[in-house]
Amino acid sequence: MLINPASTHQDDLWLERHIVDPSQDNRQPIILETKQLHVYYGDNEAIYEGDLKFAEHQISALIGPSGSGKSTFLRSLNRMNDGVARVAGQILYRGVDINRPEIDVYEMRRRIGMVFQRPNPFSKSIYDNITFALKRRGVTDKKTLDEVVETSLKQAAIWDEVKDQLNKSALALSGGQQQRLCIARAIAVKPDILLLDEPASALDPVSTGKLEETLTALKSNYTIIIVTHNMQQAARISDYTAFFNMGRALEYDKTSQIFTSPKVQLTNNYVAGDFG
Ligand SMILES: Nc1ncnc2c1ncn2[C@@H]1O[C@H](COP(=O)(O)OP(=O)(O)OP(=O)(O)O)[C@@H](O)[C@H]1O
Repeated sequence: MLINPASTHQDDLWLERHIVDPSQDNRQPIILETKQLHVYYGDNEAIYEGDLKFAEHQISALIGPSGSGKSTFLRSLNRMNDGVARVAGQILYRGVDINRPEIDVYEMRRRIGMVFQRPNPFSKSIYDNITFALKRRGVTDKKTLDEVVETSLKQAAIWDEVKDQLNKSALALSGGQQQRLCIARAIAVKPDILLLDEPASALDPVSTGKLEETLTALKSNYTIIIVTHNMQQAARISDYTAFFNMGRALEYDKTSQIFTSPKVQLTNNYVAGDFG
């Protein structure tokens, strides 16, 4: 039998769910949607009620206790779990199921990029980190590459710190700079959506602040979905928040609503710090 540490032994708590459609609230079109999503690691069903819709140019935070399925959900959104987990149901990016056999996974990941928990720059120069994917796609024109480097680093709010040392190894940057470089690398290929899995968890408060400013500024060009353990961070930067518990998205609403008057009791318990 499953024991839910979050429950207060009231069975009806298990049934409560409140999921909004953000396109109704803000009139932005839906860019990504999960339908009847189930994700399995072998026999372990890590996600079994995870249907959410994400509107364009919004930041959505995924919160919930450890093991609730946030990373699994996020990683499914650009097939980072291929070969690790089995996915059933649909993940619709602009209406197209990304798990269809004919999908070019490389191209899909160009449009739905991911930034990981720990900064993972290549052991190359700052310049080469940004241009790596473009060069692989056959872009060789130096002027074009220079422009992409400058634009991406500016958008990721790290240009001023590195513009005079683009040939320096990316590994010589601080952790916070490396993470913003990884964001620059992700946006250099012009994605639509950025997925971030606890991108600030390895950063100090100053770097975290800079990263949050960067994400907030990026919202005008990108749709952002971020897993975070830090509820203040979710409250500061996101427009919508989804609360996950034991493989289910239990509540999804405007962030202001989730943190002031959630409709689901377990969400309330979690944001009040009663468990997690
Ligand atoms: N690679 C894997 N292989 C097998 N099981 C996994 C794997 N990754 C996650 N799981 C399981 O899937 C469930 C959800 O884990 P997941 O990492 O998605 O949760 P989470 O909410 O992101 O947790 P955390 O906040 O601790 O990162 C857990 O039961 C976990 O043990």
